[in-house]
Amino acid sequence: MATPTLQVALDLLELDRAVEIADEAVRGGADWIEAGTPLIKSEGMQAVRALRERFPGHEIVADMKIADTGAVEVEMAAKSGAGIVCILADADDTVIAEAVRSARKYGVRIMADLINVADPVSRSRELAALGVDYINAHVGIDQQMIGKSSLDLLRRLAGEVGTPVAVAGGLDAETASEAVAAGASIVIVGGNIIKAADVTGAAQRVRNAIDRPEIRPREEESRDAVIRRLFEAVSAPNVTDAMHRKGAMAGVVSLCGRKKAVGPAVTVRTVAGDWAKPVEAIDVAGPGDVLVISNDGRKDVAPWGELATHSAKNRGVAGVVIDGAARDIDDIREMGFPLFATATVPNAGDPKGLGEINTEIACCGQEVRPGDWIVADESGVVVVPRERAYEVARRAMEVKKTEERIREEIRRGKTLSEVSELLKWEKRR
Ligand SMILES: O=C([C@H](O)CO)[C@H](O)[C@H](O)COP(=O)(O)O
Repeated sequence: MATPTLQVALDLLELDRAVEIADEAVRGGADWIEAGTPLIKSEGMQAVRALRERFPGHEIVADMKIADTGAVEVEMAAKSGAGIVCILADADDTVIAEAVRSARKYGVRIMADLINVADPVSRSRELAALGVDYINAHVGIDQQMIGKSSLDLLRRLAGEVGTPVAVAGGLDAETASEAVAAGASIVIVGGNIIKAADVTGAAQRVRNAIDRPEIRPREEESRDAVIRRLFEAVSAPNVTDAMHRKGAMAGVVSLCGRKKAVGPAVTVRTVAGDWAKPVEAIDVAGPGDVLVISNDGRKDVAPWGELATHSAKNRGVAGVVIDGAARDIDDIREMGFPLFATATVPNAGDPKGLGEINTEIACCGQEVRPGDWIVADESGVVVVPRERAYEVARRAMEVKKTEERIREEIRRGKTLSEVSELLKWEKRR
């Protein structure tokens, strides 16, 4: 079998950065360079021209995701220097046929992108009959965030399709090995190369994995375990960024320094500092849960203190968040327990049993339901609706990765404004 091709997907908005990153990826062993769809939308065909000029010895792929006017769009990309042009596999046959005719005329090849195709095997056969040169088993970035896998799609095509198959969608060095073993001729990697601080190193790791595939048995991980692992690896700001700046509680701060709390919420509503329900909730909570207590924001009376913390710690509770005050902060800090509150006060309420456990509550401006995920660190507390927890955790990890490359570019001397091209992207009115 011929050595599989490594294609780096430049899914960026800024052409200068894309060229710099492509340069580093090529040094790491990337063969083909893809002007990604976001880059083409941001910079137009100039992106393809610039890559053609900078990398005369490399194949340039234009990820146009063509949906209509197949001939014209292929012509544009071909005349700008692309050798391969990507079309949506779901486009009408008339579009595919026109794209293929145009490709033959201009001496380029067509790659059909299976993103969102209902029956990928039959469609791949039809595409082959229409003259498409490559099939791309692609799971898009938004689809990846809800757990769809490009390897699963690739495996469905194995042995069914005669056309060379590419694979794209969230691949890294480990999954690139599996992709080659599953029959991919072209391995397309975006985020896991272009977002790395060391792009060359990241490309090299994928290159090695492709050239010497090594399959390690993977341990099955439950969804909740993935959510916890990802939330523990990111920050509360990464999480709000992933939620379009939503979910942050207002006015609540960490009282125990750099302690982080991650876990599903056990909610408590109490009244006037009554500490019965908060303390009973410790027995309701399982290890790894976070107690979220609403005391209606009252700062004059505390429903939580050192003895409750001691008990919660024994039970393995991951942290406590209070819309209101806590006390015994010096002792709690010494215990190293993650406690977040809006105030401190020495005064406790009486245990009368007012309030409820595990009902929907309002806490520091956010609605919290039992089982919603809490991510709390020194920046504050974020609540993630339970049905979106997996997706938000995946997106938060992407936010973190994107920042790694930006941080590296600032370290090399660019300003943040330059890296993000702030002036260009100011909202026009
Ligand atoms: O085609 C892509 C996506 O639709 C954005 O345009 C990506 O290039 C492709 O998914 C590869 O990128 P990663 O999934 O980040 O590896």
